[in-house]
Amino acid sequence: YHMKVEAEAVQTLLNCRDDHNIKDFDQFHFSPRNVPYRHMPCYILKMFDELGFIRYYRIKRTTLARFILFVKKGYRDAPYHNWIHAFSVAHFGYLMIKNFNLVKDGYMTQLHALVFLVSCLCHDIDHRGTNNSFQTKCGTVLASLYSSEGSVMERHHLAQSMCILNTDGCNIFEGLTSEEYSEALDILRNNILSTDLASHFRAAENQREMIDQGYDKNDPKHQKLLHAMLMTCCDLSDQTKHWRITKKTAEQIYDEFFSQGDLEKSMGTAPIEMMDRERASIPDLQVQFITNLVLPLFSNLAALFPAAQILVDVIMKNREIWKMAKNVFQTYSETGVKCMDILL
Ligand SMILES: Cc1nc2ccc(C(=O)N[C@]34C[C@H]5C[C@H](C[C@H](C5)C3)C4)cc2n2c(-c3ccccc3Cl)nnc12
Ligand SMILES: [Mg+2]
Ligand SMILES: [Zn+2]
Repeated sequence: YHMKVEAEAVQTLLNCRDDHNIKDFDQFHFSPRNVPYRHMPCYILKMFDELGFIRYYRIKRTTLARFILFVKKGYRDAPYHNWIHAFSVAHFGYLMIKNFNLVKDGYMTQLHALVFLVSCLCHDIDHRGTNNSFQTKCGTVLASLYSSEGSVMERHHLAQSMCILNTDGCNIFEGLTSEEYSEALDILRNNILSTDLASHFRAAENQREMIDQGYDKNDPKHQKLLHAMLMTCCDLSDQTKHWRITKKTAEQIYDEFFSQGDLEKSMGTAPIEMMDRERASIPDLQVQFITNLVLPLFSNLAALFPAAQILVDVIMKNREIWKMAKNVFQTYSETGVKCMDILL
């Protein structure tokens, strides 16, 4: 099916100015989820502009506007894996490029940074609110296409992104030379595939070693590991925000997980505990997730970029609140009240 984006929507986006003078937009404590939904495409345009990508790669503004609207349209209305998630992931990518001076300090070329921002925006396109193991278990169409290589959903997000780039008037990379173009697609592929958490677990050890050895800006292996690490940081960036955001994100994620669990039960298969609303304890699961994944990841980031230490501090504080919530949940769950509303 062919998604249509009305010409007037493109025009409206082009006419938008950032007169929605949101302050602290370029600070780590800023929460992109507080940007009004209807202003999000405009802020994406602003980020591309501010990072100099439009000038540097002679991107036509109409092409970028149409591309942004096609990507937005490519997201479904899932509880968590929707356009707002894509916007918040892209915003964190923008924050890192800007606040860690990734290009100025030689961690990335301008091209890598452009593709990094595009990867963030596109990394979950057409997500259905179910994960890779669900695709394989239920033999979905996507599984038949990609399960032999693994990272089923991520390969689909990549394919959808390529499809949009190949749509008339949407190819924001058309101004690149042919070698820049093939490098861009190669980085887009690695970046989107690296958002599969299962592959992050495998790479995490190498990322730690890379940082202990000292990051080598000219080592292609180091560059690839860094891109993968930064992509996962963006994907999990809600964990670096105020507790209200972290709590709301957990509600949305477990809304998706539990719906998948219900679906698996109705199909006669038993869901894993994290997806079973009868068995899952969200505070316990979140303390584990933060301890085993989020904290090691952002500690690695802070080892490379000391400015990220404030993010580690916020993550630790949020974990303390989940630990307190564990006790609150325990007391209430005896009385049968088992919902997130108890949490402050
Ligand atoms: C707050 C929070 N909690 C999360 C708790 C759990 C998992 C999760 O997929 N766990 C795993 C645990 C093992 C090894 C692999 C494959 C499967 C088996 C399932 C991962 C993700 C969570 N997550 C994400 C997120 C990031 C990337 C993709 C999808 C999502 Cl949902 N973003 N934020 C959160
Ligand atoms: Mg994903
Ligand atoms: Zn994501």
